[in-house]
Amino acid sequence: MAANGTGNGNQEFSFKNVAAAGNGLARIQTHKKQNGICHDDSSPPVKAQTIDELHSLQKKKSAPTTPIKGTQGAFATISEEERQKQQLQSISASLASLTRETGPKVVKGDPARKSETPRVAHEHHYTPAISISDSALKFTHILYNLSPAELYEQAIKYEHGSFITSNGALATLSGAKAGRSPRDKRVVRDETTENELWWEKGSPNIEMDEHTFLVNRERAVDYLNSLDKVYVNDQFLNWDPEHRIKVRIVSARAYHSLFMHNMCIRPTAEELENFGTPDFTIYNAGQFPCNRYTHYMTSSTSVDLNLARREMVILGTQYAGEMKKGLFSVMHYLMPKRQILSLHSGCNMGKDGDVALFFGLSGTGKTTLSTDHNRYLIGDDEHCWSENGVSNIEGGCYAKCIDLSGEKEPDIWNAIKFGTVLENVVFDEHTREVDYSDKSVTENTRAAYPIEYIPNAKIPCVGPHPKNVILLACDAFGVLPPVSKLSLAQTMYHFISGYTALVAGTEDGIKEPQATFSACFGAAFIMLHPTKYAAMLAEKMSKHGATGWLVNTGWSGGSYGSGNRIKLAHTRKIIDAIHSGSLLRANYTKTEVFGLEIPTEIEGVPSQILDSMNTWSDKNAYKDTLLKLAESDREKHLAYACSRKFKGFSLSLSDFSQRKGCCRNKRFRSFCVLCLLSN
Ligand SMILES: Nc1ncnc2c1ncn2[C@@H]1O[C@H](COP(=O)(O)OP(=O)(O)O)[C@@H](O)[C@H]1O
Ligand SMILES: C=C(OP(=O)(O)O)C(=O)O
Ligand SMILES: [Ca+2]
Ligand SMILES: [Mn+2]
Repeated sequence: MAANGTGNGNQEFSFKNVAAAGNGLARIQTHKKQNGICHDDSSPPVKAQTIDELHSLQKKKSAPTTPIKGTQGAFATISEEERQKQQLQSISASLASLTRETGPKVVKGDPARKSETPRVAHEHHYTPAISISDSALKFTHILYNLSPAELYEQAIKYEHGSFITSNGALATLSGAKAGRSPRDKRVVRDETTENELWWEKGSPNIEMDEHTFLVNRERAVDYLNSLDKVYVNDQFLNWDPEHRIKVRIVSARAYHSLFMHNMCIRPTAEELENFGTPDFTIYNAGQFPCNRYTHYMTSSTSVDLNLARREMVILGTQYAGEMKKGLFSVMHYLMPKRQILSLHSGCNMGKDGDVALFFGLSGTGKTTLSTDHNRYLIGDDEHCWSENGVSNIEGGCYAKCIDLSGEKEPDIWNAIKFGTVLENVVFDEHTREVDYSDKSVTENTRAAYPIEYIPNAKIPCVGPHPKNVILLACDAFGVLPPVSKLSLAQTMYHFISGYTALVAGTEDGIKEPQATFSACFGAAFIMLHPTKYAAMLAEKMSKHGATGWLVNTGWSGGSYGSGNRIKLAHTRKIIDAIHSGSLLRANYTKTEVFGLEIPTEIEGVPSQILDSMNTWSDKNAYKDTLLKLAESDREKHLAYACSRKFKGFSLSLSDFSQRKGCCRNKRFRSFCVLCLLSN
């Protein structure tokens, strides 16, 4: 029991005994000063009398990077105290129950650090004099826009499964869900959205009523207020200053707060001082399930969007991608209202200012191919195309990291460092080295990092009008050529059809690549009818003279299971040739069925792979597979044509580009792909 005991039964052993025996280590000699005081080294002593004082020296008050101005024009700014009060009032209002008190008593700071809270707590609380529920008696502690370092400490202290990996990233687990849950997404259908949104078959918008939304909202808010503390992030979306959106994210996990810190645009200290009321709020109560007795609920997960209230509620899933893609859906509603096209695309820019867009469903290569050491990165996933050019919606990137390697993807590899959130990866328990090939938790392992972690990021993340529009299709059938040049009509056709494969993991329940048709290469996130976005794209592409390309980043030489995925190195060479303009000047031949223009030669790519037919050993199997794909494609388009005549007919690509057989029925015109092209 004794502190100096050896614990092995040898009660005799101690350093004293060794020294006394005269055969141990020599005594340490210290310099004796004249006054007789010993010093064990020569460095000056710390300026503290007590341990507490020493600790208080360690931290200094953080000051805003931009000094806050004393006056703003003719108006004097409000006092610091008043500003703090307004900020707390705004947070309290966000967390208010809609059926009981006006808002919880909120206090900034960590409840674990008792000394920090009472003073503020006493000054600001916003409940009526008489509390009518127990929840009104407690404080809600707010951890407001914490820094990555603070969030690391919170995660490691309080969240199971949080670790620092050897590269400095924060490894976390997202729980039972490691991908999005599109079948659990609900959108409030009211008088406005009834007419504005796309509700028909094929739409991602599954309706819920306002009342049910409020039931779920109350559930989330009550859950959040029942906790010791909640995280609040106030941030921005969209680098175009004219169309910037203020978002507030209320969440229960440091992981979620750090994820959104990385993914949304980070305000400067001054911007935060003047943040005011958010334009949109997320309530992420992902640890808590929804109640399946509630109307419209078909599982324990619910991701609910209310455009009128400008709110989103998350219950029953901790997958962080729901927040980022939820906000993307909101932008797909708000931006087109302002004649701005929202794009599910990556975006980069060459040294001469040539901009390329990379459209693609999850896992098709937007992040991988827009992150290019020879070009400036504008963004990897969500953009706007307005009269001013392109702007990134986000402030960070979200890279898939299954089989990530430093050789193949150096910039993404190096971005995984302190501040980066690493989701669901497996690492060595001792060295903390990540094994990127390990799929034990999920195939959808991810890294979320601020965009400036990519050395050649273009900050601010805006650029001129695109020159190339690249449609990435991860073809699980293995019949699409690695690259083809598209006419404007073909670009629209493929944009609306959105043929690609859903890759494993990104959506709940997907275990292997599965063919899908995802309108606008992001049907899960669009809010309006696909032709609305397509019409805007066609208009912008023709106005700015952009060229469309279809790039297959999926299989070749056979379908998934028998063929192989096209080598990333080859795809990169293809993309290089698009950027440089050399592919535009190449010689082309036409393929059967889809009538795609394929180049005969590309530097650095074996010519025999450019026509996918050559890569298949069984030519009949190739033809059958190609026809099967074309047939499904046609069926998809029939759903978007205004003419009822098309029922039972088949529509080929040449009909499409000649708009043959279109009835031009006024009532359906705005939803018709054929009418669209005749405008
Ligand atoms: N030929 C290829 N082109 C692009 N990506 C490829 C290719 N072959 C394999 N990959 C892998 O596919 C994944 C693409 O994912 P990512 O770029 O994150 O897609 P997205 O950003 O569109 O969701 C990466 O893991 C990448 O390494
Ligand atoms: C985050 C997602 O998308 P992406 O793979 O396109 O980044 C997602 O689909 O959940
Ligand atoms: Ca028509
Ligand atoms: Mn991506």
